[in-house]
Amino acid sequence: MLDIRLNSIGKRFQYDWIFKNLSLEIPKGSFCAITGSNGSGKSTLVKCIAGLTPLTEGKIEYTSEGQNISDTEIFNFLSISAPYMELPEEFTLLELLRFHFSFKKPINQMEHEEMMEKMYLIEHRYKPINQFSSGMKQRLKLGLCFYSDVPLILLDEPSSNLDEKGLHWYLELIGEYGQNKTILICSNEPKEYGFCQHKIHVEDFKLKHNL
Ligand SMILES: Nc1ncnc2c1ncn2[C@@H]1O[C@H](COP(=O)(O)OP(=O)(O)OP(=O)(O)O)[C@@H](O)[C@H]1O
Repeated sequence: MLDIRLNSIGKRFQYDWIFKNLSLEIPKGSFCAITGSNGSGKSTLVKCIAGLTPLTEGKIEYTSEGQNISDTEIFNFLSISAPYMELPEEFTLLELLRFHFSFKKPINQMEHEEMMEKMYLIEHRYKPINQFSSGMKQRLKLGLCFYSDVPLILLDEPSSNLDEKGLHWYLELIGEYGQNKTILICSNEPKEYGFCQHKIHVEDFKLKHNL
């Protein structure tokens, strides 16, 4: 399990502070929603936590099983699903699973066949990803996250492009594979994050500092 401590972190693009003086602890095994209006900085915060975007100030500490994890190692401990994380479109589904799980350990030694069954994509195993519908791609992104044996899952707009059945499937994934993991969810849709015990409202760390 992994916990995250945000120590007075801030991010600025040019002269615009997206958030500043953000300090809090996201305890291990907790579910945390990152909320805020469009353009408020939810994705920017999650990218900083994932190590994809550098902070302007402050520090993020990650601890797993009593060990400190450095910024450069954190990517090995997390999976991320986000609209801006592209899938390799020229791969078939099976090729993508083989590729992804050559880097990440599958949860419970799950086989690729079982993953494809669970994502309702088994009949598309030889289809290139660029021929997938947007809902199929979203199920695939979420499956890659939850079937990876990592302690931290970052989800940006997890139910985008999913229909009602897909939303239900996503909530089942959380229940079945989200236990003992730290999960951060960027969203403005309560149906995607209603079960979260913690919330970070990005605007609370923005407006007062830009006045
Ligand atoms: N690379 C960048 N360079 C400059 N400004 C950026 C960059 N990335 C994001 N921004 C700005 O940072 C602000 C926050 O963007 P961000 O995508 O984090 O918001 P968000 O809360 O995730 O929005 P949405 O709900 O629309 O997805 C916006 O004003 C955006 O234009």
